[in-house]
Amino acid sequence: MSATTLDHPTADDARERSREARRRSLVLLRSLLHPVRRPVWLTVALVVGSQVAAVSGPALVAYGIDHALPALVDGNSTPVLAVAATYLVIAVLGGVLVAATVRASARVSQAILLDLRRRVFRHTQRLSLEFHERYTSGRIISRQTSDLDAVRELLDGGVTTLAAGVLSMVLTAVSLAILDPRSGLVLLVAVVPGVLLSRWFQRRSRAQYRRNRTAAARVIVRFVETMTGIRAVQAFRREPQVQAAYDALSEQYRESSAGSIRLNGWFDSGLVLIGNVTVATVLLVGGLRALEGDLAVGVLAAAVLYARRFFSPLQQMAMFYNSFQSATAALEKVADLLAEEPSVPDPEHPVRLPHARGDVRFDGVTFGYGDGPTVLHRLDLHVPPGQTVALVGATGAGKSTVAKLLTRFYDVRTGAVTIDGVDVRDLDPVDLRRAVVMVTQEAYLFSGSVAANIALGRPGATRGEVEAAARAVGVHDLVASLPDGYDTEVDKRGVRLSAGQRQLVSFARAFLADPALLVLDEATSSLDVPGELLVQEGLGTLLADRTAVVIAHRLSTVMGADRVLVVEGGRVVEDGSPGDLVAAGGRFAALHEDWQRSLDRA
Ligand SMILES: Nc1ncnc2c1ncn2[C@@H]1O[C@H](COP(=O)(O)OP(=O)(O)OP(=O)(O)O)[C@@H](O)[C@H]1O
Repeated sequence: MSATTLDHPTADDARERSREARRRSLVLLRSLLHPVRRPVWLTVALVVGSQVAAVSGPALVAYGIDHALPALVDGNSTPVLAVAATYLVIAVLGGVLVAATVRASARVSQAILLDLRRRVFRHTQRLSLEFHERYTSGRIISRQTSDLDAVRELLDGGVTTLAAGVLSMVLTAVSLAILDPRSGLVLLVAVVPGVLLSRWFQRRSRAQYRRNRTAAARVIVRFVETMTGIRAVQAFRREPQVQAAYDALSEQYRESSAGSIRLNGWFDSGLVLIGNVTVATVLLVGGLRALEGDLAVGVLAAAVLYARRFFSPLQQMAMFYNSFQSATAALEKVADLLAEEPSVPDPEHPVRLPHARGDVRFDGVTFGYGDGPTVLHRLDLHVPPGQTVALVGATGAGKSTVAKLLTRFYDVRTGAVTIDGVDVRDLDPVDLRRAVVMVTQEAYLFSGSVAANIALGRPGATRGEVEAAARAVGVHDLVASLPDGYDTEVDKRGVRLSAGQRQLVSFARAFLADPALLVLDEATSSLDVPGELLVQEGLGTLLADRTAVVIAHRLSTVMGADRVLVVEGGRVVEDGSPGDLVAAGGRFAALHEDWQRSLDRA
């Protein structure tokens, strides 16, 4: 995919969609908060407690100056000691409450993140193949990494900082208004430019952050795409172009990040200015009144302290406002992913089929990918149990599509695919997976031992069963010759098996699974002759005694099949035993002749 398919609303209904996205992310947030609601309330209580403790400091100072100090001058030291002791206790209590807040909020945030991370994985894994072919791996990686990171950043202190900041401002303003309403009035006036500046920053920051995130996502997507397609990049010597494109995207990202740093700089300077002017005004107005004996000095000192306190959280809040922005955007994207429904839904009333025989039918099947053109046109097909059918035909004819419908990676548009008379859409998913096994061309091996890879076919299989399966398809000697035999690791750090060897391991896996219907996409890669023979023999064992549909790429496989279907433009144009079709002199006969000739030449 190209970077232009990033999640941008571009249509007219963008506003409606963003409202919907916000609603979805709120629902998600609620469902994430629900299990941790008690620690959340505890955190709220702790934040309130610590802010009340903090705001009582200046009031104590006022009392100390105006009442305790005069008393001390008069020889009574008790009030001074009492004020000092109270100040100390409140300061210690405030510190303890802050520490407890950090602990409680960390517990909440970690629990939420764990929940979210698991949900994203579980859900992405559950989504149908259709989704995975549409949603690029780069985007999924972004959801699972940078988006979850953005949410983490906010949860790890961001939320409490925002809440504590708002609370601190409210409590400070209220305390000042109670202590000295006129100074409170000065603060109220100062709030106006503060609000204007914040609104300006909010608007600019939102747009800026969106640019930042898009730029960051483009860099990640380009990186993942390049590395995923590194073979093609190197084979076609595309490195300079790819590097140039990546450099340009990185430069855009740098520029956009610099933009947000500049914006923050303006905002911070503006805030400091407003804060200082406010303190100066409170001091000036209060000082004049104090001179006239209209205001106690202690109250003036407290008013100045409150005025200083008032604007100080704004700076930090602005910093977290940015992560708040990115976290809400990230949460919307994650919620969007979690709202994706599998296009191949599990049946509501699953039909059990524990012992399938492998009787397969396509009844008037019409199919196309998504809203795309029709790929299969009213296909009717009956494969009786035990038959081996070879699908042949030109590239793009629809052979893999037939295979994907059999395994129910996709659902038909009209008609039905049935196994033993049961529509695959109604079949219990567990029974379907047991009854139908697909062996793909690439023969994917997971990191782990050879034995574990074969045992995937039947979880819980004993080592003896794994070995028996390996022997059956003729891969035992090969596995036994590996450094650690069946325990040899086959991931990137372990032994690298060749394509043919991987194919054989995947045959053993399928043999162990022992499905009623085997769907096999035969590897196109040509193997050396001994390897070829081994694979042919393995294949023979694997196909025996079960229904098999093979997308055949080798003449030997086709000629060994019970029946050949020639697919062309999504239709079966020839159907018969290989011998009959050769004799009939149609398309298959021509194909057979070409094949034979290329083999003779080899
Ligand atoms: N995921 C997909 N999304 C959209 N169209 C697809 C998708 N996969 C295949 N098609 C289209 O469906 C048609 C049939 O493709 P299919 O893969 O079934 O052909 P095939 O006969 O298996 O070809 P090959 O031998 O090259 O594997 C082609 O026109 C192809 O472009």
